[in-house]
Amino acid sequence: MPKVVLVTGATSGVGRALCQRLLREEEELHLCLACRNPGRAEALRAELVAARPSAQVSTVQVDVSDLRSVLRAAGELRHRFRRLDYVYLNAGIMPSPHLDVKALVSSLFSRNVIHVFSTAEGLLTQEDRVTADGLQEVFATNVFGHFLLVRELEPLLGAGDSPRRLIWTSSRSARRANFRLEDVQHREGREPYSSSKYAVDLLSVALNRHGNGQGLFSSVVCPGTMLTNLTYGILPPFVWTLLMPFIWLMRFFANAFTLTPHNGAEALVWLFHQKPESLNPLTKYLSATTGLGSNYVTTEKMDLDENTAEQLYRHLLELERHVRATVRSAD
Ligand SMILES: NC(=O)C1=CN([C@@H]2O[C@H](COP(=O)(O)OP(=O)(O)OC[C@H]3O[C@@H](n4cnc5c(N)ncnc54)[C@H](OP(=O)(O)O)[C@@H]3O)[C@@H](O)[C@H]2O)C=CC1
Ligand SMILES: CC(C)=CCC[C@@H](C)[C@H]1CC[C@H]2C3=C(CC[C@]12C)[C@@]1(C)CCC(=O)[C@@H](C)[C@@H]1CC3
Repeated sequence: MPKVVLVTGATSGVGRALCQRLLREEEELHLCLACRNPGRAEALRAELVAARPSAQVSTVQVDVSDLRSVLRAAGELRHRFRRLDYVYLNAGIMPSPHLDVKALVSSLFSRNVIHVFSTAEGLLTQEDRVTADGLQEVFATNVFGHFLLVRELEPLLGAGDSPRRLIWTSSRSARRANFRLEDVQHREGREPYSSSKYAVDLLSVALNRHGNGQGLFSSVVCPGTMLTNLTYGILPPFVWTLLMPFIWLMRFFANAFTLTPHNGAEALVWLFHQKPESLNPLTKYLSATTGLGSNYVTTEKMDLDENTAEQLYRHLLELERHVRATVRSAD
């Protein structure tokens, strides 16, 4: 039986590289590309099948920031598949980023420079928006839409003969100080991206607590800093090109500059092969690249506690009840 792998945000960046690498490296696989843009999804499907004609690749349309779209897509997946072996919860946004150039320059002269360049701590703020469902867009996309998807896919992720896996694309920039249980959507702050990724880390811990007994295992990864549509929102491609000599030099000191989506996918591919029982639920798995361009996976203990993870989980369940009621009454 081929393993069934669902990937959100497969049309570009690390999601796309993950699909290419899995199909290149794995024999028996059914890959389902969960994408918001059907045209791009179909183009990617055609490209993947052209590269490997025996590959089984399908698509499903989903905008993870839109709750009705998530409910509809999950219904379609339940209809199509009897089980999902791996779900990569990868789609993510960082809208309207603002880089603090003064902080960037002063960080160059601080002892913290490697940490700052690996996490962007104190360098970036974003302008968030509100979705048609009334949620903060970064939270809706990076956290809640995926949470709802997992909840809706529970019948396909239940106990079976082999463990089921959730693999979240988090970030080294997830930071406790940017997250508050009183404001999980980060309505009030200017760092919704970091807050959303911290929420992802907490959620993964809670999902392990509730799912491991039924054979469901969750992990979080950071692909490292890559040049993708997400980072081209911070600095345009030509500026990145100008910065290249500096970045190549930085790579000898900071392993987080994976730069290409292929390199960034290292930890996502590595996790595919690991026995989930051997993984630590409190660890983040990081793609890393050496100065000479070799890829490897390293780890980081997450700065969180299980009590906060449980409280966030309960908060998300409550929000889920609320939005389901709203969707039902509007339909
Ligand atoms: N780039 C980096 O340096 C880092 C990225 N990450 C994380 O990696 C993940 C992938 O980002 P990356 O590859 O860099 O960025 P890209 O912008 O290249 O890819 C993002 C993907 O998510 C999809 N997407 C965005 N919003 C939605 C939505 N509402 N519904 C469905 N799909 C959506 C995009 O679809 P579409 O093609 O339609 O736009 C695209 O396929 C994100 O979670 C990001 O936070 C983590 C650390 C560093
Ligand atoms: C490299 C030089 C000389 C300049 C680039 C400065 C910034 C644009 C760059 C420094 C640290 C980077 C970074 C990210 C984006 C680009 C930077 C701010 C991320 C926030 C991208 C998304 C993530 O999830 C983080 C892990 C990255 C952390 C580092």
